[in-house]
Amino acid sequence: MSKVLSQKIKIALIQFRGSSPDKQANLNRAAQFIDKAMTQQPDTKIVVLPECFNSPYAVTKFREYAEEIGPLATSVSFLSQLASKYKITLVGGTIPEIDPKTDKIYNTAVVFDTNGKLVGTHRKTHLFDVDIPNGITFKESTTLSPGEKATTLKTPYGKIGVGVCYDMRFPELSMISARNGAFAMIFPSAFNTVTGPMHWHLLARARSVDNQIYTVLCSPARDMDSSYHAYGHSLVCDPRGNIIAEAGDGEEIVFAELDPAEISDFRAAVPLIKQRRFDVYKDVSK
Ligand SMILES: NC(=O)CCC(=O)C(=O)O
Repeated sequence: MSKVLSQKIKIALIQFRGSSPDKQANLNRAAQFIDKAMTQQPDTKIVVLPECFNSPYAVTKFREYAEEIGPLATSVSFLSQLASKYKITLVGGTIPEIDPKTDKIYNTAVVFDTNGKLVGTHRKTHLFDVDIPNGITFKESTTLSPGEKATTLKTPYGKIGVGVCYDMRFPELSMISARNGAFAMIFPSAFNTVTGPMHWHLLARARSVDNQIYTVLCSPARDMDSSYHAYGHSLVCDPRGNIIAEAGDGEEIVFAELDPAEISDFRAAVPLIKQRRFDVYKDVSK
């Protein structure tokens, strides 16, 4: 069986509070945490930041903080320098993006290679529009537009799929990336204290078990002074559905080792890939 992950690699998830109104201060804190991660475990190859790590997570703020994504954008150039300084693949969380041609705003994940080149973006495809009585009401579509594609990207170690938070509730994006050969699905995320306890671990485990891949969720740390109370609990789930590393709800760096044998051994033992019946499911989108 061919390997989808070429070697054992270490990943670091940076769970920090980045939702202050001061964008540059949020970026600087991200840099401090990445420096700490690389000092503590210098063999780390992939670093992940949370959803909306450089701005408040609020529908009224996305436009104010939005950047046109390109090499000169404040957050893009800042993250690019970090990726090349530490020679890491950086899944640089999400930032509010403005498309100047359409004036639309997106919640966009940005990914950099070890030379600091922006090698991919993923515009959140499923917007977080929910109304849970006595729980939480949030409507990203008030100010955001949805992305239109699934995202699978090459890294030096194999392919990764990228989704953003609420995207993890839709199994199709992860399945598309897994079928394109991804070894992990990585979700910069920000669940909350209502839906986090209900579904965060369950969804990570489900996406891993569906596809026999690693699932990586990176959350902001909880900040009770902010309008949105992030769940925290950044985690890594292995291809068998075991959570192999997990944060609490405060600021924390989570490290985990991803092992190609965990994917190939479990796929050999439980050969879902060979057993799928697309002849039976061809009508699934009807
Ligand atoms: N930022 C988000 O997309 C939140 C998603 C969430 O909390 C959920 O329950 O889904």
